[in-house]
Amino acid sequence: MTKKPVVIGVAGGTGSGKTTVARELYQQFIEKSILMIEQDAYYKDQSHKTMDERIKTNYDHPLAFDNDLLIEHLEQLLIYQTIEKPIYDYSNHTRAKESVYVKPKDVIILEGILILEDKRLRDLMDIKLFVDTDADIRIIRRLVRDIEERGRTLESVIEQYTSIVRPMHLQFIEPTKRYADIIIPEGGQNRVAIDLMVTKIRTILEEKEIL
Ligand SMILES: Nc1ncnc2c1ncn2[C@@H]1O[C@H](COP(=O)(O)OP(=O)(O)O)[C@@H](O)[C@H]1O
Ligand SMILES: O=c1ccn([C@@H]2O[C@H](COP(=O)(O)O)[C@@H](O)[C@H]2O)c(=O)[nH]1
Repeated sequence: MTKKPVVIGVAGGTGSGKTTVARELYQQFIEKSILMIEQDAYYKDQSHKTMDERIKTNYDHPLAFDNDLLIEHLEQLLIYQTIEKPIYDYSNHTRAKESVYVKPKDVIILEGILILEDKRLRDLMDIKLFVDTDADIRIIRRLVRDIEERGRTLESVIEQYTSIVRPMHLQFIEPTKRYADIIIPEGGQNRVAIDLMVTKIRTILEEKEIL
């Protein structure tokens, strides 16, 4: 049988805790064969746009992502080839000049708001998770994070959330919950769900070592 990496998708709205869940899983297997890909790294390059145009861009619409490149990279990783992953710069709303080489591994964790929206991506995943957290908690988390880590102001986060993030979530992200194999309420603090996933990934890795 030909060996093939396993792809685990971690979807969910902004601030739901999907990065926390993905990192938690990653940390548990850091000594083993696991890597993480963030869909955010595949936001389209916007270096040709002015800062004003970038600020007004809808980053919560499926067309904001370069899924063609993401799929190309996943397909390379699935045949154990190294990829050159883009790095996204949230403060400047565009792709950074630098990129990072990612070596193939047996388990790939793919994390992002709209990974379940694109059928081509869904078809590449073996396990699909959706981190489900109430909108009030998500906006509180996003406010704190975007101000502390992404160079935003209170006003800009509120304006972006009410005009774009919330309606896009309802239109494009929430409906993808139906594609999930497992729905994880409250994300990183859900020890039962994390432990179940760790057990599942361990089994997969053990099987891979036998193959
Ligand atoms: N269970 C939790 N309790 C408190 N804060 C959390 C929890 N999960 C995540 N956070 C914080 O909320 C913010 C958003 O979490 P993150 O995992 O990055 O969400 P997402 O990737 O879905 O946007 C981060 O600053 C993170 O540290
Ligand atoms: O230039 C950008 C790119 C993205 N965003 C926002 O980021 C979130 C997705 O990241 P999470 O870590 O899942 O929260 C998305 O809702 C975009 O609105 C941005 O503001 N600017």
